[in-house]
Amino acid sequence: MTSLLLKILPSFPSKNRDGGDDYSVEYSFAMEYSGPPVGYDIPQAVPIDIDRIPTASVVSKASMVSNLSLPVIQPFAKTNPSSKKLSMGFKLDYKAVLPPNSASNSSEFVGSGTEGHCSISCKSMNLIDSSGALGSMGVDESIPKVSDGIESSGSLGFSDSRDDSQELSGSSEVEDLKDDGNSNEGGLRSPAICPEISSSGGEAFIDESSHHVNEMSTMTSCDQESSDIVHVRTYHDDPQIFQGRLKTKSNVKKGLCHRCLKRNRFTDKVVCIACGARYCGNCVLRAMGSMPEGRKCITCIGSPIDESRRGTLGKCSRVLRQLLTDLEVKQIMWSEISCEANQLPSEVVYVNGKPLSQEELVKLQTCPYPPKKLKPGKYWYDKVSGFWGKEGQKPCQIISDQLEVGDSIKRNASNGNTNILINNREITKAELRMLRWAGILCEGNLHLWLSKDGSYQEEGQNNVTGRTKLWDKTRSKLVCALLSLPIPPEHANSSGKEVVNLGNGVVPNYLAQKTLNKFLLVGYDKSGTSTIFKQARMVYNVPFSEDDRQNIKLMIQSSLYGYLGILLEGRERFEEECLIEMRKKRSDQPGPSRSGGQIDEKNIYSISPRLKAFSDWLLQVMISGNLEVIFPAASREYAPFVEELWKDRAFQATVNRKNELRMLPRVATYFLDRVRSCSFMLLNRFWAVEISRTDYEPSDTDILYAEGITPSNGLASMEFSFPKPTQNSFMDPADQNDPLQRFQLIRVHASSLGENCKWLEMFEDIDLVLYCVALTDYDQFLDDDVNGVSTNKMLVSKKLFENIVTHPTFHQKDFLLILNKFDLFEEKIEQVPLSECEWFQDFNPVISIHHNRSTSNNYNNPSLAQRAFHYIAVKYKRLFDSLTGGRKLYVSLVTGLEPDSVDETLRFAREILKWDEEKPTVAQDWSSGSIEASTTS
Ligand SMILES: Nc1nc2c(ncn2[C@@H]2O[C@H](COP(=O)(O)OP(=O)(O)OP(=O)(O)O)[C@@H](O)[C@H]2O)c(=O)[nH]1
Ligand SMILES: [Mg+2]
Repeated sequence: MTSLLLKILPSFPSKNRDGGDDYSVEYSFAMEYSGPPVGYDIPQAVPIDIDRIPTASVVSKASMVSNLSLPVIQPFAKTNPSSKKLSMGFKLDYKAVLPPNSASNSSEFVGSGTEGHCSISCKSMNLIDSSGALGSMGVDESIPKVSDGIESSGSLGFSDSRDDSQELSGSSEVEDLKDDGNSNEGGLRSPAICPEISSSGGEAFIDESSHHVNEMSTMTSCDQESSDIVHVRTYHDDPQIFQGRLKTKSNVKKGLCHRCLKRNRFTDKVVCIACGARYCGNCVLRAMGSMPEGRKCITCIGSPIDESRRGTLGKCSRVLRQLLTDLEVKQIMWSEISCEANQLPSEVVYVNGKPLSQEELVKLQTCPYPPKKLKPGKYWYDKVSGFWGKEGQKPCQIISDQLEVGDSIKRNASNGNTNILINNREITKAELRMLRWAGILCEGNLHLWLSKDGSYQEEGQNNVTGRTKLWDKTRSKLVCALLSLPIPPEHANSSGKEVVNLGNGVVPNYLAQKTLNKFLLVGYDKSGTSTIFKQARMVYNVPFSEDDRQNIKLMIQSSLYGYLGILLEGRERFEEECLIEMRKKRSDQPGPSRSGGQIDEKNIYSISPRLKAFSDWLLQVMISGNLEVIFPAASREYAPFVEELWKDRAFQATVNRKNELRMLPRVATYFLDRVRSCSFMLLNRFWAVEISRTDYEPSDTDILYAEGITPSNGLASMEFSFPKPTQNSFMDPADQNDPLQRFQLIRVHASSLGENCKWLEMFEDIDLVLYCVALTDYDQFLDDDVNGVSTNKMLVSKKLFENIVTHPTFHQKDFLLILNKFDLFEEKIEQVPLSECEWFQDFNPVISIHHNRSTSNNYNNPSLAQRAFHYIAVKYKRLFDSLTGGRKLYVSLVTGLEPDSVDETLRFAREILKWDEEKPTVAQDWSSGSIEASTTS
């Protein structure tokens, strides 16, 4: 029977490498079923009407990928002039090596194209480029695209041009090929629905594509296991629900590779951007070939992408990076972005209520600042200011202005209800807030004309309102970042620039257009948020702008006078104490007491009248709260006093006792100590004097130690990405994933959150909240002068944490608890028991040794500080669990002054986001035992 059938078959595949016949290939033949009705669907093959066959989009020329062992496949379709029937097939130039588990694992065959109407089921063939060189899955541009049903474990579909009805009967695997008579509405017949024969055991997957085809204009179906895919492209009136997608049928279970059907939930898969089929690392190259249109199954080439996956275009998955070279990955990603088949159809993009023409879409996409991640949908565009947004929503970007696209803007475009108009559009509440914060008076029915450069003018008035343009105000930019409002691209400072130059090559812009993940960093007073923020800027090379440096310099200068003030106040106290001591001594001495005597009243802490006058004045300024107003402007003027003070014996004696001055922040030591070392180096030029000079340039470390970031100390924001690890450095698996992913770190001071943290509502699109706690707060108390009570700062911080966690805006948001100042905590815990804070009464380090041994970094001997940290972390976790109804709190141990520590924490934050995306398959339980995984101790 076999030999008989082989004779009928075209001379197709049956030669092995040695030129001998190869009988190891299995064939399946189809014949028309004419038996009694059966209770299951019979697979059907539909003849093709060649005139109506759907054609493939032109495949990108950039699809050549070197060094891939992939088949060269030339699908073709010809018409037989006499019958007008389609002949389809492939010019195959490949060797097929059967895998070890197939019937004959050593056989190969070399095939060439053929025409015929038969179904050949070749189980699990590995297709290898016969020349061993470049494999291109390029589709001949001149040839209509058909379902190029070839894949390693699939069936090859051919149509016999001579006799369409020829019936060849094969084994039980043979499927019936016949016209299903159920072609789509336009009379179009679907080409070659290739019946699937399951490689796992002969169970036939039957294409039910016709059930899906309602509004279909194009339908193709495909081969092998991908015959479970039906291409359905639908156009609805409403582009929001436009779908150009291939639906995968549900007969491949979630989590399984669509080719080998094996499950490995922890192995990344490559997803077809058209049909959503997922392939494991072993199968992806076979299933996707050389990817001339990016990550698409071979059978999906030419098909439109699934619009819901448009955001992933150009974002390479880890699996591919492991399989291919950098260059290959880049080329594939480039093809994915640039090939015609993957482009957005213009008619599904509406601007101001009007669908775009192809010309308009091109205009929009090629302007200097195009909309990012454009998807099918309805948008509004204010061409005067360049504001761009989704219909009914606040603006999300400022694109190039004056583009002639779509209709003119409507008043209700963004669904605003503020009565305030900008360029004829009623603005949203967020925008109104931004205008107010920027100092623009918004009252009544204000109608502003806002131009691209940020200059604005009230309607009906000739003069441009306000000399400062909106975008020149640092404040507006910050507020925009906070409110998730856009700023013009050319106004983005260094921190807002897109990174397009990475490593040795220039990465195309499309790769740089990543979604921005937002971290909100917040904490109670002095918890270290600004230190962590500044540290992050330095670690991720986000330079401080000139403005930032100037502001920080001024802050350092005024802080310096603040430290001097605290020292001078201490000096007074010491002098007083000394005096009392002296008097006491004198009174204890026998003999007549001497009255008055100025000279006797002097002691080691006494200063000259001139310095005393300066000291009195400075303390007065501090008490009145005007320090920041007077300094640093006056710092140069008072520099001589600083110098004189520094040389003064009494003052130095005070400095020696600085540890007794509770008010003096520890960081003051940094600046004061530098005074000493520099005074030595600079031959009597005191550092404090240096700092007060106008030409003082703060170093990065000065900036880190400076208190605060901005003069108002309210809000700061930066964008960054994690640097690509150097070749020699340890490769964090997460880095391979998406080195260009952009992040935004927003730091907000607790005092700026307003009553009941009401301003938190501005942070609705935050992805992760980083809540910062100073571990050292456990023995610190906050005196309430009014009620006369003092509250432990750790408890105040805990209360703020509770308020933020339970705030409706943060419902369901992930939290990362940053337990900061571990360096200081290590010192303190040896001196002061943790039970100083009533919340930590039950800390019993002796009992917890055993428990900690199993989880601590320092396995054998966790330090007291580590145990205490673990204990506090668990306390917070339980609290979070009870506040959120069982959700997990992530915890990280940090020393904000150490770059590695901050880096590690932010990478951990990135991991959390990643787990979040992959839920629920990964990290089912982040138990408290895992806390240590995030520690830096
Ligand atoms: N030793 C040490 N000091 C730190 C650490 N983190 C912050 N500090 C210091 O703690 C003080 C407060 O830190 P900030 O970063 O200003 O805290 P903040 O959260 O901005 O607090 P506010 O100023 O109230 O906004 C500063 O003097 C920092 O230098 C740390 O990990 N170790
Ligand atoms: Mg601060």
